[in-house]
Amino acid sequence: MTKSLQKIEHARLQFLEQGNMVEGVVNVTIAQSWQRSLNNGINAYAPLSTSTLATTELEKKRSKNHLLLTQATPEITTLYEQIAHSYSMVALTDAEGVILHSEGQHMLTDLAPSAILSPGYSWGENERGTNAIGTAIVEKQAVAVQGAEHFVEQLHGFSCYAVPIFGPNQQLLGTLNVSNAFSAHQQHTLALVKMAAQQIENRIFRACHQGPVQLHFHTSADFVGSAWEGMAVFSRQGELLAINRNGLTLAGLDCVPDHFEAMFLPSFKQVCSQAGDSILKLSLSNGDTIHGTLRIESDTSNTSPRVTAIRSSHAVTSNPLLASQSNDPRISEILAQAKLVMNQDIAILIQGETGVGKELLASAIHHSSVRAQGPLIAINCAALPEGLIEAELFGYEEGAFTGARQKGSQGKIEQADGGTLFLDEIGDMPLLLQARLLRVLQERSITPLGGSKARKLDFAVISATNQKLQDKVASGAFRKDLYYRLNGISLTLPPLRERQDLLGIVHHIMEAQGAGNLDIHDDVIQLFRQHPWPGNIRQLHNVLKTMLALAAGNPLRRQHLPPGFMDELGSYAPEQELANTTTITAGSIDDITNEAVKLALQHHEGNISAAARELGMSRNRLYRKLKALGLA
Ligand SMILES: Nc1ncnc2c1ncn2[C@@H]1O[C@H](COP(=O)(O)OP(=O)(O)OP(=O)(O)O)[C@@H](O)[C@H]1O
Repeated sequence: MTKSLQKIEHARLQFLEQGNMVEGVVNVTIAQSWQRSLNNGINAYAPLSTSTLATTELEKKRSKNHLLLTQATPEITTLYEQIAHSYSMVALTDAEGVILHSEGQHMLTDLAPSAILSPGYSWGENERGTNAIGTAIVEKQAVAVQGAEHFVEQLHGFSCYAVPIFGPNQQLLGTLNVSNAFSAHQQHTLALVKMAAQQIENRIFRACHQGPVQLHFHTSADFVGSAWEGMAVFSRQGELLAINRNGLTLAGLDCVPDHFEAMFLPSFKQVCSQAGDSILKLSLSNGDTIHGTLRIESDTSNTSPRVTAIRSSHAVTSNPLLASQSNDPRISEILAQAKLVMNQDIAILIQGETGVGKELLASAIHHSSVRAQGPLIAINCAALPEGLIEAELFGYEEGAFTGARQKGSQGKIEQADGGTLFLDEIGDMPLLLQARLLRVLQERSITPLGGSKARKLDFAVISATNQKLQDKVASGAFRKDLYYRLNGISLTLPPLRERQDLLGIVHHIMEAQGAGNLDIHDDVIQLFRQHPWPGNIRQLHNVLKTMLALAAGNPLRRQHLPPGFMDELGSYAPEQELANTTTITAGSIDDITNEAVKLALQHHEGNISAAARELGMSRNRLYRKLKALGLA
């Protein structure tokens, strides 16, 4: 034991046994925390409890903190690579000190029970005494707690470093923590954790605050663009929409001003005229100089859509599908792939059963791509009015038809210029039109009906289907060349019964229905987990909506489930079989769906609309299903 460690150990014993603090051995933060721990009645010698939150509670917390989790995950991976040695772990906690996500905890299990290092364990100072996470939360600042500085003796083998993470409105969101074996601690760890926490804060700020005028600044020109820069977002009139914590400190502000001119001396108009990538000098009202870059997005409100290089990550994080990315590994993988290809001019084909969220994924991809400012034009290839399909898709020139709209009309494909063309239910695209569509996709230009001149277009293509396109290609119902053109990458969304983030989805839907705080009884969740969900998330939406109406503001219980739900469950979803979803084969899923269709029809005495509603299918799709079953 080094001399200073012995001193700390001695000071701690003296504090615990005699109640006096030896001066100059531990810093004020630790000394005050020891006092609080004592006042809170923490037993310094008893082993820590190993109980963690129940899985459902942890899932609830993770969904509640989805913005923090999504923005922190890449930084945690980088941080872990930076500090990786045999005895370290990284943990992200919420504002109460509960671990939401951790990496590397298995490295420390010879020092402590694995439960206390795992997601769901709470490190609140009032429960565990002085520790980096809990104390950083109380102090709202970075804290290092090494060896015997921990109040509880069991933790003396650790050195821990925690940094609080604040949200876009300066509210505490959680902490980022690194724990090492005390024998392996390194000088620079706290600096690395601070840097990663800052990067997370910046990501969250950017995700929440998109604005037409963005200022990045620092007192030193070298730090503009670094993790430590100030960021401020203004309206086109110069009103301050948001500013990050660094920005407030760098500009020497105690409170958030409401206008650019309350922060800086030059007029807003003057500074806007110099916007661009070069570094500007701005004078603060106290005479100090600030260096910064000002970017202004083009005003798209009255002009035709354009392609912009500014990423709208707000759409990513506020989108329920993307929000659930870290709770289901298959979804995370799909999103990671989508992010890699979305700005590369690669056509994306989204596959999956009805109601799994294909359209939502397409919209999320568009809104987080460089074309986010451009239009997202969706074409439902199964519902195009026959006879008008060509005109609808490709447009027509003035005089192309007699009657109708004499002036000509822009087709849907042309409307997607500068944005994304989303071809929904592409499997239903009539064969005759497939060749024409292929030409447009190859040439990225269009000649409207009755026109002679081709117009150049620039758009991304996403298509979606719940049919097996390859089978359609094999049977000649879908062109092979078009299939390959659309399938730059194929993303297959899993059905709801196979998703591990069911609870997170339930939570999002409840929130969207304004019932985020309402409890759901565990046996309902249990039944949800066992249900085959032939209509997937759309069906879950409908079931929850019905339950909310029946429960009239009370917690959701089994008796609020719609009758069809139990029928489906009872007839083909025995608990044992469905508990292990991996045993469901593609064939049996079809059987399940067919059974569900028959039951729903019986239940509603042949009323197609009511059956479709219960199944969470469109009427069109139900008709098709009935046809396939020989029932229509
Ligand atoms: N992760 C999610 N969280 C909450 N709601 C979701 C999620 N994913 C999808 N939804 C909702 O489920 C419903 C069905 O989604 P969507 O229309 O995207 O499915 P789809 O796969 O395109 O269906 P179809 O093949 O029938 O057109 C929508 O109301 C959508 O908002």
